[in-house]
Amino acid sequence: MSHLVLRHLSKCFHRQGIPALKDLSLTVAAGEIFALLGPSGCGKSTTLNLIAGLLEPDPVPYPGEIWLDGILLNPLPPERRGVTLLSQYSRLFPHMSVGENVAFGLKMRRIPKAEREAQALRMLERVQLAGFAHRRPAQLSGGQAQRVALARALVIQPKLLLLDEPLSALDANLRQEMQNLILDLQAESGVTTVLVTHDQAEATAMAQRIGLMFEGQLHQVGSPAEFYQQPASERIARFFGGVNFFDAQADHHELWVGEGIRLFYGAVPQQGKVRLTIRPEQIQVFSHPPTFPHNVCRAEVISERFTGTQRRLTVQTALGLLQAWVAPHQGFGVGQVVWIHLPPEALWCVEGSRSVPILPLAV
Ligand SMILES: Nc1ncnc2c1ncn2[C@@H]1O[C@H](COP(=O)(O)OP(=O)(O)OP(=O)(O)O)[C@@H](O)[C@H]1O
Repeated sequence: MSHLVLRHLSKCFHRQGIPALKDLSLTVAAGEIFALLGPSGCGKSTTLNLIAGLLEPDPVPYPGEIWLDGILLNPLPPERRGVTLLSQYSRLFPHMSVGENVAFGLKMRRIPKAEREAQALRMLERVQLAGFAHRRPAQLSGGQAQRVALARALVIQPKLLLLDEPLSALDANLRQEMQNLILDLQAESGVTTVLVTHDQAEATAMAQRIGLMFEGQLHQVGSPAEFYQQPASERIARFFGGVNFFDAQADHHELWVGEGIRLFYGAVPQQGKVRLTIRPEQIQVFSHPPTFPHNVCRAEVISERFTGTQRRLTVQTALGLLQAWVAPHQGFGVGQVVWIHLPPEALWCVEGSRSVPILPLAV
């Protein structure tokens, strides 16, 4: 298993233009699945192309370095890096059979014919395409072709697997299947993997850690749970589907919102105006006032939407409109007066480029 270190990677495609990548440094642990996540154009593919050797990092402001297992990759051509890149545009060779496609990398490595055919067949079995070895790529569905491309990428046992939105051309069901297949194969082979995606749900489902990029820079690195529960800024919280943001006034241990409503008693990280966020699934909704005294607010249900796994309520409160997602069996009607509880451990203060928890004090 190999570990990857990126140091000070910068890339500017146009002189005096906006850099696609600005001084990116990152370590990916051996055997880890790491997702580079961010909106279109933030520099994710550029990062992968630098690692794969399809692009060179700029020498300024710092000479960027790419290390794999303690070996500096910069001087090595793509084929000698031990790195395989798979993208939605990875094409199979149309004139070769599926089996020959999978065995191609082994042929390049001069593995004898019988051995490479056996390995290719084993790999095709792993992607559930054992009976397809003699077909041509044109006779495959999109999902099958992508499974063959995955088999071709893994059969050569790369040190590092780079996945550049490999599933984005597939429909939702196939995507899910492929995600599971990639996770299984990755667990079996232990190959260190960097996945590029703009879909936070995909990054959350697949990666042990996520690096979120905006405009060529990493803004937060952490586990999926950290992104949901401890977003480093309002922008990151919004990217992860955060919908509840409101202002409050902090005065000693108290937070005040709206017209003199005391929201909280606890260790408030700063004084004066603070911006708060809470995830919709962490707000609790009651039809009667609960007995506990803090962080409870009267509200009115404005709308209700049933998603199958949740009831998504929009409630009007003194804090403004909030989204509260409750269990499907919790029925609330539009117009109903309810009480919402904002658990202190779920409240986060987001300010500029950092965020701080609000810790409850013993009452
Ligand atoms: N070969 C190139 N020549 C010029 N500009 C480029 C080139 N490749 C990328 N860029 C620019 O660099 C920036 C980052 O592009 P990149 O493809 O890395 O983003 P991305 O995050 O992968 O986006 P997407 O999710 O849309 O693929 C973009 O502004 C893009 O237009």
